[in-house]
Formats: sequence, structure tokens, C-alpha cells
Amino acid sequence: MAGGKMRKEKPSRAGGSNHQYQGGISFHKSKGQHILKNPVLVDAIVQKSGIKSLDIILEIGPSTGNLTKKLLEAGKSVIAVELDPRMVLEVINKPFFYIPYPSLLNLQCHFYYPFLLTLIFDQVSSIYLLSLFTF
Ligand SMILES: C[S@@+](CC[C@H](N)C(=O)[O-])C[C@H]1O[C@@H](n2cnc3c(N)ncnc32)[C@H](O)[C@@H]1O
Repeated sequence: MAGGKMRKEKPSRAGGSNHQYQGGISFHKSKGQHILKNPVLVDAIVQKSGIKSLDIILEIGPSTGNLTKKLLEAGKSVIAVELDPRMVLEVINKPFFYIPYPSLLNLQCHFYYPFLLTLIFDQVSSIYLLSLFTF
């Protein structure tokens, strides 16, 4: 192109425009996947949420568990519901996490009335919110 600017293509390291590659895992934007990496931000979220030590927390979409760890420190327990099996493995392989159920993916949360903290898009969390409040 004479005299014009060349448009640079961004290299895709994970095989598609819908992927980011961070810390060994490819993230799917279509599933709202991005992680909280700033510990100051994570602390601020937990602090502002007003969680008490006896609260049971429902976390929808823990991803790699950065927030989950802090939620466990602040509350009594965390019920984490995650769509992506790769992320489930990330969380359950962390030493802070104890699983009292055979499968997080099949977990029914109807019997809990937890403090709700949802940090993902409305279209994702609304499925769970509806199932909780129509029970
Ligand atoms: C923005 S990330 C969560 C970030 C995480 N809280 C952190 O501390 O880094 C959103 C997560 O929600 C999950 N997700 C998306 N749709 C979901 C659904 N329908 N049910 C459960 N989890 C879902 C994604 O796989 C992703 O791991």
C-alpha cells in the first residue's frame, strides 16, 4: 500500500479471536471468562460486600478461584458453581478448596439461602437467581 498505513494483525496465540491466553489457560470471552488478577481489587470487593464470618456464599463462576480464596477467608463456606470443567479443575486443585460433593457441576443450590455475590454478566447469573427465587 503506497503512502498508506499498514494495519497490523494481532497475533492469536490460542487459535481464535474469541480466546485470550493467560497463565496457561485459554479464556473464552463468550463465557465471560477473564480473571481478577489485582489482589487489591479482590480484597476491596470482599470488604465492600460486607460478608460476615457465618455467611454461606454462592459464587457463580469462580473461574480460577482468585476471589474464591478470599471469600473462604471472609465467610463460613463458599458454594461455587462453574460452567467450564477446566475452571472447575483449576479451583478444586487449589489447597484452599474442599469439596463435600461429588461434582460441583451438578450441585443444586436450592437448599441454601446464601449471601449472593455475582460478578458475572446478568445473562449468566440470572439462570441461578431465577432457580433460587422460584423454589
Ligand atoms: C469473569 S469470570 C470470573 C472471575 C473470577 N471470579 C475471578 O476471581 O477471577 C466468569 C466465570 O463464569 C463462568 N461462567 C460463565 N457462564 C456460567 C454459567 N452459566 N454458570 C456458571 N459459571 C459460568 C465462566 O466459565 C468464568 O469462569
